Amino acid sequence: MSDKPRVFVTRTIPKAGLDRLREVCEVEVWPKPKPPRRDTLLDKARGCAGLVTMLSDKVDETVLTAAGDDLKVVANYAVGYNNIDVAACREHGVAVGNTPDVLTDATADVAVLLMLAAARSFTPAAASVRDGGWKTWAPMDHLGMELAGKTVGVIGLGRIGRAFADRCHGGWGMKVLYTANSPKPDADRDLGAKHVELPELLANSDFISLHCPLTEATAGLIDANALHQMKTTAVLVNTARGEVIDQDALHTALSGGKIFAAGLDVTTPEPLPTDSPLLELPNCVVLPHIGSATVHARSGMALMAADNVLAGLRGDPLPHGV
Ligand SMILES: NC(=O)c1ccc[n+]([C@@H]2O[C@H](COP(=O)([O-])OP(=O)(O)OC[C@H]3O[C@@H](n4cnc5c(N)ncnc54)[C@H](O)[C@@H]3O)[C@@H](O)[C@H]2O)c1
Ligand SMILES: O=C(O)[C@H](O)CO
Repeated sequence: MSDKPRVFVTRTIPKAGLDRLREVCEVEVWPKPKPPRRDTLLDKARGCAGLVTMLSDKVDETVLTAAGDDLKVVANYAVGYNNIDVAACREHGVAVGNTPDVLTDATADVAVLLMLAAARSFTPAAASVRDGGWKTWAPMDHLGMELAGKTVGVIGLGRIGRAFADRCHGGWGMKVLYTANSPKPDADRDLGAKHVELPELLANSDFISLHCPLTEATAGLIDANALHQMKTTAVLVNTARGEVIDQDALHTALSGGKIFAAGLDVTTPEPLPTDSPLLELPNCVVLPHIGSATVHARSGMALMAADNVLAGLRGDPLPHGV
């Protein structure tokens, strides 16, 4: 048996990251398209020095206990780390890493994609071409919302929120309102952005995009009350985490015309069941969590996760630690 440290990677990730790990570690990669089941994860974690986990893997006290004392580092293959009990990791002396920055542009692009798709009724319009619903150029069909000069509200003006705001301001001259844990003077200076309280953002934004992490404070942040405060012409975009929105309340708002449309890259659960009532709505665009799904971003994430593991095994501070 090899005396190299063992690392379990819970899905196939780009080769560059795996190659980097294999120089130093004995690496086992879960080969299937679906995540390992919970009992499999517990089994595979046993005796590992490092884990590379996905957002679909819950890393908690049970996993840490199953892994045992050899475990030094958990490298999440994502920037969001709400799937990891960081406090429990700290108690076990396990370092936690994530993959910031490299996926910022890719994810901000998907937020723009969803904003446009939802605003311009992309889903029913494109479907009508395929299903024969398109009979002639129609003066009153598929009327949407324009972006130029409108107000966009960014909930969570961090790395991705800022990149999204840059696109909105630079591309369409949109006015930017935002909420964040603290004001961002550079955004105020460069974009004329305004730090506001949530009710002001909800009431005054034509487009609202979610870029906050999933935490106790943000779970269910966009509930019936928040949706009620939005303009009836508002377009809501979520590339953060599904749990930030109360999906039943969103369905009620979309089907009752309380807001104009929504574009979701993230849902609860994932995958969204194909019989979800949200998928019956013409004014709801849903993507399968593809924010970071570019070759560049995913390769960079793989290298960052590998670097996090290798640093953790050496006992060094992680280059991308949380
Ligand atoms: N759809 C995807 O594929 C995809 C890809 C990458 C990231 N994400 C999600 O996007 C999130 C943001 O990523 P990031 O790199 O920009 O993170 P970040 O830490 O740079 O930014 C998050 C921002 O949210 C703010 N925030 C925290 N709590 C808040 C609250 N209660 N109200 C308002 N703002 C709050 C923080 O102050 C921070 O500015 C991740 O946590 C992840 O969940 C999704
Ligand atoms: O948090 C993240 O990084 C995304 O959800 C997946 O890339």
